Amino acid sequence: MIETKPIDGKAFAANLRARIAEQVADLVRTRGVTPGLAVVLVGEDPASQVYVRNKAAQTLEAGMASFEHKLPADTAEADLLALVARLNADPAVNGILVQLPLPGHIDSTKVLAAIEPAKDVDGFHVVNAGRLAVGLDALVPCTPLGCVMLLKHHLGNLSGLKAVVVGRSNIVGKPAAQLLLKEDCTVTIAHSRTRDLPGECRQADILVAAVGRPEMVRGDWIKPGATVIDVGINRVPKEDGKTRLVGDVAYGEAQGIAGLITPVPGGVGPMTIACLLQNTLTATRRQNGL
Ligand SMILES: Nc1nc2c(c(=O)[nH]1)N[C@@H](CN(C=O)c1ccc(C(=O)N[C@@H](CCC(=O)O)C(=O)O)cc1)CN2
Repeated sequence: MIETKPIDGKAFAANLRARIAEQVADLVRTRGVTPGLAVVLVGEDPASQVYVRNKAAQTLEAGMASFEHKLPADTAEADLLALVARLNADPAVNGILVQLPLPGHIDSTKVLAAIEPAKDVDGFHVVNAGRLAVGLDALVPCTPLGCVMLLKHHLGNLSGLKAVVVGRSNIVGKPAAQLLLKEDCTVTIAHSRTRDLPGECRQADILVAAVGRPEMVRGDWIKPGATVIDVGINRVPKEDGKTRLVGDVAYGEAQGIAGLITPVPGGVGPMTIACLLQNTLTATRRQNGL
């Protein structure tokens, strides 16, 4: 029987934030530059409100300036685009993030395309996606960046490993695959139309689940000893009427099969905000020619 070890993303993220705070302090002391992050929230989605609050708090804790813009749910697309244009032009703002999802009447593709690529700390702009795809320096989406940091920390060299990414979103699946390819993994992107999805997953030394479907990946889809990165954050109802968080992987079934696995909560999730701070620091340095 394999002993399955949990990957503690919460502890890793706390350590990363502490290292970022030291680098921010150094930037302030030696260059007089304080990184600034603007976060824009449209509407009152409860989970988004929590994420935005945590982003602002952790930005300040890292010694950066935080600019929060909370707009009503009925904000016109043109007004959001005008705010993005103001933030693009503001020298105190080094990073801009528009919290997703946006209300249905706003075209998120248009909004993300309006963000200055050098300030696109989410890494969602086509310029950054394209730069990542052709192997140039890019601002990289935070969640997949966090996944690959955890993998490198626990496995060391990823070269030659077979990675299967389940999910093809622009936010997680596609950039995760690009980052794993950059580490010389042999990468498969699988999705809802993949024939024999369990069979594809069973080939993986590294299995990244990013489908947004509670516990879709079953224990018998996992190759014995594989490393499983669970990106899913799904709220499912409990019997008492409250909800609990589960990932895209049936965590209990993975015990005794996976070698390493990220739990939900406490795995990949906390890495998202830590990597946002990392990207804000990177963007600030580049904007100052450092
Ligand atoms: N513009 C963006 N929007 C969204 C992103 C993003 O990267 N950029 N990602 C997600 C939400 N997200 C950050 O925005 C995020 C999700 C989860 C966590 C996290 O720490 N999760 C905890 C559990 C927290 C809980 O109880 O809900 C964990 O997994 O341990 C942080 C940030 C969608 N939108």
